[in-house]
Amino acid sequence: MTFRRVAIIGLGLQGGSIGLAVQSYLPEVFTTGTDIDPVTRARAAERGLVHKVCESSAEAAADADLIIFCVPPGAMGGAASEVRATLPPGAVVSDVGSSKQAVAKALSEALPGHLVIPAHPVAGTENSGPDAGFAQLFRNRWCIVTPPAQTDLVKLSSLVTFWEALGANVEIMDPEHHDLVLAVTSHLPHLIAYTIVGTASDLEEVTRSEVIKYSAGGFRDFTRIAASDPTMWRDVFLSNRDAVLTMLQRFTEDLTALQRAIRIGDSDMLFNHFARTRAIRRSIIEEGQDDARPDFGRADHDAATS
Ligand SMILES: NC(=O)C1=CN([C@@H]2O[C@H](COP(=O)(O)OP(=O)(O)OC[C@H]3O[C@@H](n4cnc5c(N)ncnc54)[C@H](O)[C@@H]3O)[C@@H](O)[C@H]2O)C=CC1
Ligand SMILES: O=C(O)C(=O)Cc1ccc(O)cc1
Repeated sequence: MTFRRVAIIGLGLQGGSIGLAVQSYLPEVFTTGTDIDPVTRARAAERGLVHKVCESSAEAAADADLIIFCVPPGAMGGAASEVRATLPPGAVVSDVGSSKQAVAKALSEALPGHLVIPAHPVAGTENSGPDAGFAQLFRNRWCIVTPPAQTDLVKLSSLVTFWEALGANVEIMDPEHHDLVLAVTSHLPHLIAYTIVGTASDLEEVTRSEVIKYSAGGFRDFTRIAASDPTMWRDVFLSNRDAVLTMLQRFTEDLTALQRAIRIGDSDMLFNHFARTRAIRRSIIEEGQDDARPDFGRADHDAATS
């Protein structure tokens, strides 16, 4: 089966990008969408993020054969319960949440009897809201799909095909494994960025203007990540608490080892560690998974919105 009517709940970076990507790459599909924020709904209509911006989730969901929740992880359950009365029984329920076990549970509990196939496009930016989305966001990015056991294989394959049409490379993964992997590759790096930027701005002997003036170094990269949406990231840490705490424990031990190497002057340890991490960065670039492409897709986006 192919999806004919896709409802998008939440028209920020992810929802807006899906809406634009569907219109670009799946022109036969009709999109409806809504957002809890009336200002966002108005802007979504101006930008044409979906074919029809609805006043409520219930209205957007009616007649959908795929509904994708694109709200912060902590808002998934509440948003899903709003479509209980109107969502057609055979519709596939999916989402784009950055954590998967807690979100899958919230969606399944809110929509009993519906097939929930969670997904996570590992594609994003530090920007949020209805102006942040662009059709190319998912191109050549991974989308991790975490189906429950005994999923309807036809519907699973339709969802995979949908994401591939948007340009993503799809990987099927166990939700628990997803949460552990993303805790170290995405959630912990964000926590570190939030910490270092906060620490630098708290230092009394370093003025705020100096932090800005000399931020051309590594600090600047951290400030981009630390500019990410506070609501979303609060929810990511709370919804993937156990995996994040596990990885944070490992990280703290490794940081303490480096701290000790600096204190005792263990130059070999420091050099060998940095040489190993440099090799990891180079292998990421060789595999074409370099995320350090700040203009990727945005030239089109900027041209479209200027
Ligand atoms: N920002 C990123 O780079 C990525 C985010 N994600 C996930 O995507 C989801 C959405 O994130 P973004 O699009 O970045 O956030 P966003 O802040 O740009 O958009 C979220 C939208 O949801 C709306 N919303 C909140 N509660 C709602 C409700 N009950 N009903 C309808 N609309 C509601 C908000 O008003 C907002 O416009 C999150 O679960 C996040 O974990 C996944 C991959 C990357
Ligand atoms: O902007 C960045 O560097 C990101 O890391 C974007 C991002 C944020 C959250 C996700 O779940 C996936 C990707």
